[in-house]
Amino acid sequence: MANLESFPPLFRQTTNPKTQPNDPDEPTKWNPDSDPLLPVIDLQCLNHESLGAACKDWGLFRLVNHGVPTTLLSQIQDHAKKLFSLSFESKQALFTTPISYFWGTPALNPSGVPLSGGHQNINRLEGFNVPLSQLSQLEAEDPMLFTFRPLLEEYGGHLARLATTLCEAMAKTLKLDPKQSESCLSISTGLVRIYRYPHCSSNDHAWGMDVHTDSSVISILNQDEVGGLQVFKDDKWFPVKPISNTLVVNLGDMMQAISDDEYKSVKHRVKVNEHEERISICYFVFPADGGVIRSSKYKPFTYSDFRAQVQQDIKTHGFKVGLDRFKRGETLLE
Ligand SMILES: O=C(O)CCC(=O)C(=O)O
Ligand SMILES: [Fe+2]
Repeated sequence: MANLESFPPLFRQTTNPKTQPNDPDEPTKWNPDSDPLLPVIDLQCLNHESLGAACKDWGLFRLVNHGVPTTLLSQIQDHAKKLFSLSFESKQALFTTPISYFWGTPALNPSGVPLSGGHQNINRLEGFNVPLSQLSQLEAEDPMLFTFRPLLEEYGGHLARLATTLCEAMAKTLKLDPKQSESCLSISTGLVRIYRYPHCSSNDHAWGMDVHTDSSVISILNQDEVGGLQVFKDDKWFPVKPISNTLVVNLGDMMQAISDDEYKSVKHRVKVNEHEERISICYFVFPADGGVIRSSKYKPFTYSDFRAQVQQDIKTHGFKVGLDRFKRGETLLE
């Protein structure tokens, strides 16, 4: 059981969260026992047809035979657990650029500072934001950080390989012209978020992460055995139960736009566990800042236009509007 000192003060009460409003749809639309057969993609014998179907129908799939060593997956999980178990104050002090520590919201500005819109719900999570291309700048005097860095570098290398292979295959499946597919992924934008979701015994309405879609091209998740991730399909929520040594890939908004809505940026959320904390490690990758995304459904835009709009919406409305802001022929209220 985690020491409560390591939790951000607001999470130290593990019995009565009251951090989020009730979701009226929740009881009818959620069946915790239903275990859907999520698509499984085997990277060693990549079947483009199955990949295309998974991206269209779900926007999410399990990835097996990915070639990331099992020991690396568990080492990084173990290391993250140790870092999170430090006191809240030490975590705030320990992480300096380029790594940042955050809690209560996953919405950060490009420098890794939490965006506070004032109206957001508090999400029951804390995390470290690691922009991979800046890891060499990390002055890791602390021994725990010193040993974490090479693990993150090795992990980042593997995830960059996975993202490149998958996006190339998706571009082929979508028959994108080579120019468009080139600008759709910039590996140097890769970042890792490491999350801990503190447990909460009355967890009915305690969300580790609210419903959202990712802004990325793709996101690749390494979750521990606790579970809690849910995915939305056909108007229902389904659990994405953990399977060891298997990664979960989900498509983000940029892939939906690049594919002209053929592929889905899938809605998902994280429920906190009643008894145990949960650790997950997510890799996100984006298009190059200045690369223009052209499609028939959206006005031409760059990822930096998109990011700026998301940040603006979070500040003014407390939530992300997302791709709807860029649809052709639509004028949304400011
Ligand atoms: O922790 C997870 O399982 C999911 C995290 C997530 O959805 C995100 O960071 O966007
Ligand atoms: Fe997400």
